[in-house]
Amino acid sequence: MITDRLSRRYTARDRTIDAVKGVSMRVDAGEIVGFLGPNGAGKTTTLRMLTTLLRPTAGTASIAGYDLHTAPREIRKRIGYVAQSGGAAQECTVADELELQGRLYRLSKVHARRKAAELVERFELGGLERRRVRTLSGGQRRRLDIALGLVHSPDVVFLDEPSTGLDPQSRANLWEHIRALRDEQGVTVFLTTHYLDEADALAGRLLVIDHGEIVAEGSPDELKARVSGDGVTVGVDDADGSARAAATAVSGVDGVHELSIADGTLEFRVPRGDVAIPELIRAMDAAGVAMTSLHVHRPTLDDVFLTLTGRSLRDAEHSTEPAEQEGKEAEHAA
Ligand SMILES: Nc1ncnc2c1ncn2[C@@H]1O[C@H](COP(=O)(O)OP(=O)(O)OP(=O)(O)O)[C@@H](O)[C@H]1O
Repeated sequence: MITDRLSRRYTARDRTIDAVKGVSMRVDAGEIVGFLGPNGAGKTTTLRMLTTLLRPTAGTASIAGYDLHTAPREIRKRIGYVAQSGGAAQECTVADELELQGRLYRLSKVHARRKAAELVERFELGGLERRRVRTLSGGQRRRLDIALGLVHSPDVVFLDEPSTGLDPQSRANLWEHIRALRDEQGVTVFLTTHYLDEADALAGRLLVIDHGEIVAEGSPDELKARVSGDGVTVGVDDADGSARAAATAVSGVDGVHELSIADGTLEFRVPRGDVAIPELIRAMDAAGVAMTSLHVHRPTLDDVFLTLTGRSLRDAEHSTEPAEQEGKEAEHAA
């Protein structure tokens, strides 16, 4: 899959929103690529363009070997799309839903039934075939959603926030299934997420999007290596203004950078946390500062995001900007 300056502008009443601004990317066959960004960054909009559900306002893309503008029908035959809300009908049974989906993709009755049985097996839905969708647990439901996206054996599958709302065990289980798709069937997986742990656990390569633009690209480890050094957090008893004295002491230690103080907590980076700790403790002791805690952590994807954008992805997760729905225009699906 290749995109070249793919863009989408929404026109809602009297204002325009450039939700996606010239996204260029390449995804090779058999990759699991994570599309990571905070709420409102443009992930879903990009995904809907790549899956032919929304027309780009500029740019081009080739998906599963076909041009997005001229051959959306061919693309749709070769891709699977699992939306955030899933697609299964509540009152249908699991088996009926899978078979019906197969029939919609013009599989013969026998083939649809065989495919449904195969997917039930693959996604651990055995024994649930006669259950109504609404009675499934969150994890079972999510596995069914993904199975429905695979009925026609697509080359590329797009997953929008696959594990949102699942408990930790179900998430880990779902990730296993997603990895198996790639490992055992060679399916290319493109998934959006705003969960750092999901991106870290699943994706071989990440594209980080912010305000509609790709701001970084690389494996989780490559991205983490961009953050210069380990993070250190020191708590001090600030009753007598010790935080300032601590900051002065710390800034004399070799390699300390990006130092900030807030509410008696110092945060900074050092090239190597394990090497810096003894010296930091000596410097604090010499300055007569009472430390209440000392914590060193390896760079995380959140640090990467913070370094790249000046904002924490965790903070961004909570400051959800309500999506403007009034501009929902007639979207093409031809
Ligand atoms: N139909 C629409 N009309 C107008 N603006 C829209 C529409 N859909 C999305 N937007 C705006 O475009 C921007 C990108 O939204 P998008 O849903 O693509 O982000 P996202 O990264 O998928 O976020 P989330 O994680 O919340 O799904 C946001 O500012 C959003 O408010």
